[in-house]
Amino acid sequence: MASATLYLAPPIRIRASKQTLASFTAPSPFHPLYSLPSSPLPLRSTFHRAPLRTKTIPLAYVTGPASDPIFSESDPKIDSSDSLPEKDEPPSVINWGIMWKLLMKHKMRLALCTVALIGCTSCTLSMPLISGQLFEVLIGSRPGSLWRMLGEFAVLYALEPILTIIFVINMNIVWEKVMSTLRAQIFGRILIQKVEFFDRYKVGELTGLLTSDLGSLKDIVSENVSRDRGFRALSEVLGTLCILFALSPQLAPILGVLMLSVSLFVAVYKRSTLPVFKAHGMVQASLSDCIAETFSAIRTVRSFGGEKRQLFTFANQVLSYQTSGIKLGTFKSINESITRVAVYVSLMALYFFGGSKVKAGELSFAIWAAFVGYTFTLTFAVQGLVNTLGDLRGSLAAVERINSVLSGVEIDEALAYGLERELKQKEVDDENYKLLFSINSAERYQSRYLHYMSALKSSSNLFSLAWSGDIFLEDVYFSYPLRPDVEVLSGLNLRLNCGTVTALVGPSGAGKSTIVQLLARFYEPARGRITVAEEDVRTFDKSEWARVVSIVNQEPVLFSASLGENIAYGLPDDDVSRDDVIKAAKAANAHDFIISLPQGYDTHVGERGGLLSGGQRQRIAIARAILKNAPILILDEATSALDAVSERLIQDALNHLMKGRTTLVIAHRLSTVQNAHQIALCSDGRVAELGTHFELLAKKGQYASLVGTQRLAFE
Ligand SMILES: Nc1ncnc2c1ncn2[C@@H]1O[C@H](COP(=O)(O)OP(=O)(O)OP(=O)(O)O)[C@@H](O)[C@H]1O
Repeated sequence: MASATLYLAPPIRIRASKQTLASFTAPSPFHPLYSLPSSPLPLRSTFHRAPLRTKTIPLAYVTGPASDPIFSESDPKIDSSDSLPEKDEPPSVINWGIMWKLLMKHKMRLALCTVALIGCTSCTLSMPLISGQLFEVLIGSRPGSLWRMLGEFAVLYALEPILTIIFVINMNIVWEKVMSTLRAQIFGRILIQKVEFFDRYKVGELTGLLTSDLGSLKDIVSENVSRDRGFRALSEVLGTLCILFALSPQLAPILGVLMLSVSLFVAVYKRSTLPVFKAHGMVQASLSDCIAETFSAIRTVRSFGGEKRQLFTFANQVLSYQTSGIKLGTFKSINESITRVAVYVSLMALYFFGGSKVKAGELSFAIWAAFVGYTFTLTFAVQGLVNTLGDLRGSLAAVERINSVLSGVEIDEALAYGLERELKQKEVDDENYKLLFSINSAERYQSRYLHYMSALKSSSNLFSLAWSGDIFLEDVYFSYPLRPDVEVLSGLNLRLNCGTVTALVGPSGAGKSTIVQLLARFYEPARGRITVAEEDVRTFDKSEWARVVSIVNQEPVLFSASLGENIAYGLPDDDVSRDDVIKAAKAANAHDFIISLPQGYDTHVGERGGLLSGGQRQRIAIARAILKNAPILILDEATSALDAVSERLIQDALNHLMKGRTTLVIAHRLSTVQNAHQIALCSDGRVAELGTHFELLAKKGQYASLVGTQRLAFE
């Protein structure tokens, strides 16, 4: 092997423990030196280019409305006998069935948890009983050995914490595993949404689903496994009530009901004060914001003499903080006292009812003493249970939010089944990995994907078609899904001749970038079609299509990884050798600046490539595109944000990249596209003028006047 270094792509930053990474990452057979895990999933070793080699071309799969005029019933490519299954809503991301399936993967641990829970609750509930007996032994009203009773206590005191540890540790393990799977699945579900989904939801909202909303679901177990919460509290409440009834059927209804209702009342009251605690947190946050804003913008404050204003703003915040702090303190003390009031009321009732029965000889002293213990147990357990139920309500609301965002019908099926097909081709033994991609799509859903797969054209010839055929946007109509009333493209026709450069120019908002988005298949035309060598692009798998199109735009996005890994992202499914990366970097005029950096190709580019200049980022993006070697190239304002030197370097790199490819260039500065084989002037969602620079100048139309305007501006 010429070079031992292989770049593993995609270089995605992962925050995970070493152990997690180890369990997720399968080793490359080529012993990669770049050991950064490429993905949180064990994809690497199993990703190879393996296009389907189907000889016959089966059905065309068409997304979009059934009434699409291009694919009318008379279209020979549609075989109605093999029509697609009815379009159902995708299953919810989180539902009881899925949770049950996930939990059932840990049957043994759950069984152990149940045994441990029963054990530790029994220990806890036995203690008051034995205490009662001990008192009787101590006052001499019961025969028995003190040592034997102490022995019983010793066993209980030893067993209870051990069983508690077993219960808590195992519950945590099960729940953490369930939550990891769920988190990965939700991430996967978001990943396969249509692009308009990402138009609709802000990144922050989606991040919130995966962090705070899922966090709230996670807390329902993680925060409720302690002694006075969750299952433990529930089992203690039920156990105590049973014991009370067993010990004294006459006293239990009165005391049980009284204790329960007092504890419930107190717990509900305490729960109702939660907003006060939250409000205090918010006031504290805005106080911190005020401090951070003032000091981070200290120069601006100084230059405007804004100290007085900042002081007043801060003083206001401090006063609010003070008020909410006093309120909080009051509620805290009330809460603390009211818990004791609940215990005292229950104890008073016990002393009164129980005491009179003991006096009358109807109740033994031991049982009465045990009741004292159970009073405490019941009071605290009921409060814990109410808190857990409150948390559960919050978690259900979070699940509802996740489902409402993700249970729509916006999955990009053309992408999803392509992805599923790729994943199905891999031989992966890791159970977690299989679960990640199977449980989300219930069986019916999977079969739907399989159906689509059979409906796809073979992608093996897509590359040869794209290298040899024209791209044609034929009578394309399009509106963005979020603005369905505004027609951005209305009957656009544009042929990109194979191997030549077409420049797209026109006024702002004319729809140039929209054409790029359609060519990239981020959206589908509402009417009309895009063809490659006369084949409708929708008859190809989207992920295959992504391999034949390279896009370099004004602000290329780099991943938070090394320069080498970012270039290797051009071929995310392959192990890329260092030689190939260097070759691509040289062709993109990026090699010199890369090796001038102390760590060369291993230099980390920072968040979104923030540690590089705009021109350097651009050249890395071009190197990535060169490595990708896709037959169709789209340059969207690729050089508009650069200074003259960078632009020349990048123009050279782009000239290299464009050679022999079907290229679409979007440029505002007309001087950069004069040499294009053809220039299309886009206006009102159509191509209004088409020809070479000189032909269009001779026409004296919109293009000529645009050129005139830019010349004037330049002069
Ligand atoms: N994601 C979107 N959702 C809704 N409308 C959009 C979206 N993107 C663009 N538009 C609208 O579509 C129209 C065409 O936009 P487009 O970006 O294609 O124009 P353009 O010719 O590339 O403009 P410019 O030269 O200024 O980049 C504009 O009116 C724009 O507001």
